[in-house]
Amino acid sequence: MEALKRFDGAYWRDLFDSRVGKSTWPYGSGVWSKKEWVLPEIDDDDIVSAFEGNSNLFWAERFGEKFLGMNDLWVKHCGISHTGSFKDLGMTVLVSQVNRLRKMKRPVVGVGCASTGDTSAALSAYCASAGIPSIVFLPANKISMAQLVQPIANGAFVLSIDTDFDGCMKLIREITAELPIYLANSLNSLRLEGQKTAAIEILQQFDWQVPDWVIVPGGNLGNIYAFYKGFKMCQELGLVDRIPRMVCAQAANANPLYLHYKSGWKDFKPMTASTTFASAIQIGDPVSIDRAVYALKKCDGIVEEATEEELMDAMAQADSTGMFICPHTGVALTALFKLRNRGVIAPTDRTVVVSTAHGLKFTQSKIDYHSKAIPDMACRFSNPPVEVKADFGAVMDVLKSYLGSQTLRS
Ligand SMILES: Cc1ncc(COP(=O)(O)O)c(C=O)c1O
Ligand SMILES: N[C@@H](CCOP(=O)(O)O)C(=O)O
Repeated sequence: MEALKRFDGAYWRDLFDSRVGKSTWPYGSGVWSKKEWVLPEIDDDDIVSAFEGNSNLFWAERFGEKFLGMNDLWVKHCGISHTGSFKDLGMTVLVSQVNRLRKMKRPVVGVGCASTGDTSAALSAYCASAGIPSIVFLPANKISMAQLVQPIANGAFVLSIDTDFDGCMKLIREITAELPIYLANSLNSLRLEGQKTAAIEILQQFDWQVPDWVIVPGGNLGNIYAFYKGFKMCQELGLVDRIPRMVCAQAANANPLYLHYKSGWKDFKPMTASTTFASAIQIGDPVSIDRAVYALKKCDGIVEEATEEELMDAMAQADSTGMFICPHTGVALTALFKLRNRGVIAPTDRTVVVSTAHGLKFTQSKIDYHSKAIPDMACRFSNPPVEVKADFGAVMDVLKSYLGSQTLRS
């Protein structure tokens, strides 16, 4: 920070703005366009990048108006990315550093992670791109098909282990302590250095205006800290004069941080997380708990939770306004609903919901919802297809009935 402080906020704003939309290596990446703040000493030739970042900050105009009475609601689509989640932002940094270490003949034989599906996808893609072996520990039958096929297709060594994510995490920590395998989970601060650029990007996309609220779904809890760090650096280096309040949103079935918050931050208790449609955050013993608590205390943050029905309804509502979000983003939107209903977030507050993965990774949950195949869930916003005979009259009948109901609605 001392070195960075030799330049003022205007210098950094101008520098970062000058790199947007350019393809000059490596600055075409949203992460590496902030290289001086991320990993300054790395040689550009060692960087492994897919020009990640620069993700869409989407004005959720219709969703905000229709469901929340809000006029300044935004969704930061971090999942519209190379491997379909925000993990690309951190993985480009970590794999670049490993690439550098290997060129320096350091004994790194491969890179490994435990994963609920997104870290493994990002790790395997970036390693494959650099020709580095990757090893992924996945909890058997607990991640989506799309996520499972990603490391398989990218040539990772995939271990499907009969445990949950926390079990995989414990194993990979033990294994990497014994073997020359570099640990790629967010315990490693290189990951967070990349992920923090999403926060800087939000400020940049608002022309360096600070939103009032930023809502982030939390599991292993590296990302909430990374966002805090990105915002805090911008404040300390004079790019902005304050930081937003942050909300960390958890699934009620995997809510150790929420319970800790509710207890007034008194003694944290890890838990065994239950199955949730937000499967990538089915985590009961988050590795970055201390960092997350620190970040939330510093920004006057809040922790919320979402039941399965709440998160699935929120996802369907968002999709009905033109998005195609993942269940984790449904968790974040549920937090927003709750805070709006309680009057904590005001209708005109500028609010950003961080969407963490692409909805196409989680189509089975959407299929289950829209076909009302989920036990004990009303699936209030389901929109099942209408089955109709290949017959002109039959098609006309269903269309007339549909169009009639639309006219009545408008
Ligand atoms: C799609 C998705 N959303 C949210 C999260 C939570 O991020 P973090 O583990 O950094 O809290 C994860 C991973 O844990 C994820 O894969
Ligand atoms: N959701 C994550 C869980 C691991 O998180 P990490 O950020 O510590 O790697 C995943 O996709 O694996």
